[in-house]
Amino acid sequence: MTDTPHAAPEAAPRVAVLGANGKMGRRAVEAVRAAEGLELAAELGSRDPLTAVVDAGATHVLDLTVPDASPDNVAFAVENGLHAVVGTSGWGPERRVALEARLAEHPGVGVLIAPNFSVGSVLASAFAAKAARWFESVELIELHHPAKLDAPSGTAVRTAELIGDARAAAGVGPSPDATERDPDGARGAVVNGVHVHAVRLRGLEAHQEVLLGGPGEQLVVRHDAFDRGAYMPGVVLGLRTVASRPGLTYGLDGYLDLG
Ligand SMILES: NC(=O)C1=CN([C@@H]2O[C@H](COP(=O)(O)OP(=O)(O)OC[C@H]3O[C@@H](n4cnc5c(N)ncnc54)[C@H](O)[C@@H]3O)[C@@H](O)[C@H]2O)C=CC1
Ligand SMILES: O=C(O)C1=N[C@H](C(=O)O)C[C@H](O)C1
Repeated sequence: MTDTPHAAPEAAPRVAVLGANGKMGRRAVEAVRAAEGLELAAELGSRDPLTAVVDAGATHVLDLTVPDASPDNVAFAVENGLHAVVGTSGWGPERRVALEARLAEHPGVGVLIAPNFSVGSVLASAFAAKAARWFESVELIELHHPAKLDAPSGTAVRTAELIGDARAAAGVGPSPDATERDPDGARGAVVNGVHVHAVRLRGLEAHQEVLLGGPGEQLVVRHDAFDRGAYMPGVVLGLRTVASRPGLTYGLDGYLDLG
C-alpha cells in the first residue's frame, strides 16, 4: 500500500510585536501567546533595533507603535519579506500610496492596516456608511482617553472616508450648514466632507458616534470599546490571514464577509 500524499502543513506565523511595552502591545503579546497556531518570535520596544525581528526568525510583524515610527517599521518588514499587521494610526492616503508602491516590488508580501481591530467598531462604521446616503446630515464624534497622540482617530478618518465615498456614489450633497464664522474651528475637522469632532477625556477609552439627521429624526450609530481586549480577536484574525492576502488591505472589513 502506498502512502497517501499529504500537503506540507503551513508553518505557524512567527510574530514580532513592535511596541510590545505599550498598552496595545502588552495585550497583543498575551493574545499571540494564547492563540493556537501563532508563535511569539520577538517583543520590541522603542530602543530595540529592527534587525532583531530578522534575527528572531519572525515571519510576521505586528506594529502597535506611534504614527511617526510606523511607516519605517512597515517598510523594513516589507523589504525583508515579512507580512505586517498594523494597528498604529496615522496611515493617511499618502502613506498608503507609498506603501503600495513598495509592495508592488514584493508581490508575495501582505500588509493589513487596520484602523480598528474591534469587529463591533468595523461593523458600526460599515453600517454608518450604509445609512449615510439616506440622511441629509451626518457628523462624527470620536471620544478617547487623554493619552492619545493623534486626532482625529484613525477609526474616525476611516469611517469618514467610507461615509463620504458612499454619499458621493449616491449623489448626496454636503450636509446643510449655515455657519458663516468659525474662527476657532468649533465645527471640527472636515474629513472627506464629514465634520469630525474629537473629545479627549479622563475616564474614557475609545468611543465613536456617527450622528445622522433627517427631517424630524436622528439615527445615532455608536460604538464603545471599554477595554483593549476588544481588539484582540481582530489582531489574531489579521495575523492568521495576512499571508494569504498579498498586497495592501486597508481595514479589517477586508477580511470579514460583511455582505
Ligand atoms: N487598530 C486598533 O484597533 C487600535 C489602534 N491603536 C493605535 O495603536 C497605537 C498604539 O497605541 P497604544 O498601545 O495605546 O499606545 P502606547 O503609547 O501605550 O504604546 C506605544 C508604544 O510604542 C513604543 N514605540 C514607539 N516607537 C517605537 C518603535 N520605533 N519601535 C518599537 N516601539 C516603539 C512606545 O515606547 C510605546 O511603548 C496608536 O497609534 C493607537 O492609536 C490603539 C488601540 C486600538
Ligand atoms: O489610541 C487609541 O486608543 C485608539 N486608536 C485607534 C484609532 O486611532 O482609531 C483605534 C481606537 O480608536 C483606539
